[in-house]
Amino acid sequence: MNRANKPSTLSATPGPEPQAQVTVSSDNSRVSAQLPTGESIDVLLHGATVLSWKDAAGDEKLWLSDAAKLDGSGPARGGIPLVFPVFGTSDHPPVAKLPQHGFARNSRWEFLGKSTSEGATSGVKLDFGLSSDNVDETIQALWPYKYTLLYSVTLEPKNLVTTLVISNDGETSFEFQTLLHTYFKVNNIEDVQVTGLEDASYIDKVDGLKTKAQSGAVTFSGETDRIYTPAIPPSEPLVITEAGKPKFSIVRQNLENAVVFNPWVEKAKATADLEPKDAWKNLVCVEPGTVGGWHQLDKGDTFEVAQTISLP
Ligand SMILES: O=P(O)(O)OC[C@H]1O[C@@H](O)[C@H](O)[C@@H](O)[C@@H]1O
Repeated sequence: MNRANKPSTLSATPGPEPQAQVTVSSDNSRVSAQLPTGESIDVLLHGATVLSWKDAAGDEKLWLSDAAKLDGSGPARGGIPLVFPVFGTSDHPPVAKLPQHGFARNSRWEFLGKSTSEGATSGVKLDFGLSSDNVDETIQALWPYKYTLLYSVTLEPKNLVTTLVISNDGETSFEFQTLLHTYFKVNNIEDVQVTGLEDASYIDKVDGLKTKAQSGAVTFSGETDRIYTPAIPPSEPLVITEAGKPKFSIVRQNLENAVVFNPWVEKAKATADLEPKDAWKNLVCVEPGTVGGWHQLDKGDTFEVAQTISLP
C-alpha cells in the first residue's frame, strides 16, 4: 500500500500509554541514568566516581563536598571514589611512590556502554574501563604493570551495586589493595550507628594503629578512622542506622575488610576540598575493601570485587 494512502486510524486510536524507559545520557565528563520509577545516578568519568545516587523521591543518598573537584584536577571528595592499587600510602616497594589511595580515583575512565532491563524490575548497568595504556605516563612509570579495570555501576529501584573486575594482562604478577570508598549522606553523625561489626577486630588509625576489638555497634563521638575485619561473612550485611532506623545495608563480595571513617571537626577543617566545614556531621564512610595485606594477581588472572548497597 502506498504510504500516503494509508488510513490514519492507527495514530488516531488511543493505544496503551507508552512504557517509560530507562534513560541514559552522557557528555564529555559524566554519565547519568534514570529509571522509569525515578531513581537516578550520576558518574564522573574522572575516577569513574559515582557522584550522586537518588531514590525514587529524588532524595540524595551519597554525600558530595561543595568543594569537590569535578574538573579532573584531582579526586572528587565524596560519592564513591575507587581506591586501587593501594589503600592510603604504603612503603611496600611496588606501590611506595604512588599517591594516597592509588590512581584509579584520579584517572579518566572510558564509558564502555550501558545495559538496561525494562519492566517491573527495571535496572541499568553502566560499564567503565581503565587500562594500563590509558593512565598517566608518570603512573605507568611508577606502577609498570599491564592491567584492565572494568567497573560496573548497576542501579535498581532499591539497590546500587558497584563491581570492579581487575585483570592482569601482562607477563608479571602484581599485588594490589582495593576499596570502594563510599561517602554516605546522613543527617547527624551523632545519631548514626554501624552494625555488623560487633566482635570484629580493627586497626585504629587515630590511635597509633593499635589493634582493638569492637564491642557493640560502632558509634561516633570523635574522629574515626578504623580498618575492620568483620567477624561476619561478606554476604551478611553491614547496616548503617540513623536514630535507630536502618538507612543502608552493605553486602560485600571478595572484600574482607571495611573501613569506617569520619573526619570530625579538626580533620574536616584541615581538608581543603571538604565544604561546608561542618559537613562532617552529614557524612559517614563505610568502605568495603581488601586492604589488610596484598592480593597477588598472576598473569592472565582476574579478580572481582563488589558491594551491593540496599535501601530499606
Ligand atoms: O583524603 P583522602 O585521600 O580522600 O582520604 C580520606 C580518608 O580515607 C579513608 O579511607 C582513610 O582511612 C583515611 O585515613 C583518609 O583520611
